[in-house]
Amino acid sequence: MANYSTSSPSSQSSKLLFRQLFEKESSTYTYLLADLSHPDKPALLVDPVDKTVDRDLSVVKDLGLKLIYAINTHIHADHVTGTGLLKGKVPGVKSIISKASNSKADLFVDHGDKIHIGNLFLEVRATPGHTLGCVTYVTGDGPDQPQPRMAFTGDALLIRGCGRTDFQGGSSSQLYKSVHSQIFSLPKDTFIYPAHDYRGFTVSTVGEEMLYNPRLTKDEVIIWHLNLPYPKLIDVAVPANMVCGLQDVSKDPAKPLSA
Ligand SMILES: N[C@@H](CCC(=O)N[C@@H](CSS)C(=O)NCC(=O)O)C(=O)O
Ligand SMILES: [Fe+2]
Repeated sequence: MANYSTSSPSSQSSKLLFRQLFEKESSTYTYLLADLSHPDKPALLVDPVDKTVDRDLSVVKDLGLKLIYAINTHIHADHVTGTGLLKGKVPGVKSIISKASNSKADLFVDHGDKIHIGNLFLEVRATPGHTLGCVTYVTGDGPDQPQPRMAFTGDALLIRGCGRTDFQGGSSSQLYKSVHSQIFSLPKDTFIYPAHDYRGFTVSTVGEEMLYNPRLTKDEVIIWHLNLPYPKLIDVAVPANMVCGLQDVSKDPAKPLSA
């Protein structure tokens, strides 16, 4: 299991700073996490959007944080990731995505890997089904980690819904299995923070979704057809996101997390 960290953890407990940020054109949530117990206040952004990179960086600056990682839950089809822009604006920021996404980034993660910022860490859980390379990032388990835990589910699990499965290698039966084995197996008070919401929801819990999610509460695998139009930006977003956003990262090739 790879274990990646840029700053040495101390014996101190972590102190989480958490912000949920919203991009309204694609209804995308970006999440900012930092460890205030560490002198550097190291931070990461989950699923940044190109259009709101400057807004996100203004929060990072105002709060005196040091951005270390820009990480994606999957290759987004509806917006261009902000990771490439962030790398250009903040020297030293590393982009992270799953190895299974087959795309470019500085570091790749696999199921079971841990991403550390200071004394905090995120556990990587493979949750394919919306796309082949989808992962859920879950805050660490342990006495020095925030409780209840928090799961950043990307488009695998939305609040009272889930990601569509009609392109990018999607499979509703695989998504059903991923959600049940990797997300519904977490403690019931685990917070669910998705990559999108189209109805104004901001947060849910594992227990709530196990009871009320209409697509995922059946006893057996169901195949659903959402009949949604393709995302407007799909032809721009997917090729751009395969190379970490609009920036050309070919001169700085990706390395496995364990390298
Ligand atoms: N209308 C939007 C795209 C909406 C959409 O398809 N959302 C995806 C997540 S982004 S890949 C999805 O899985 N939706 C599930 C649902 O139930 O809405 C646009 O044109 O960008
Ligand atoms: Fe998606």
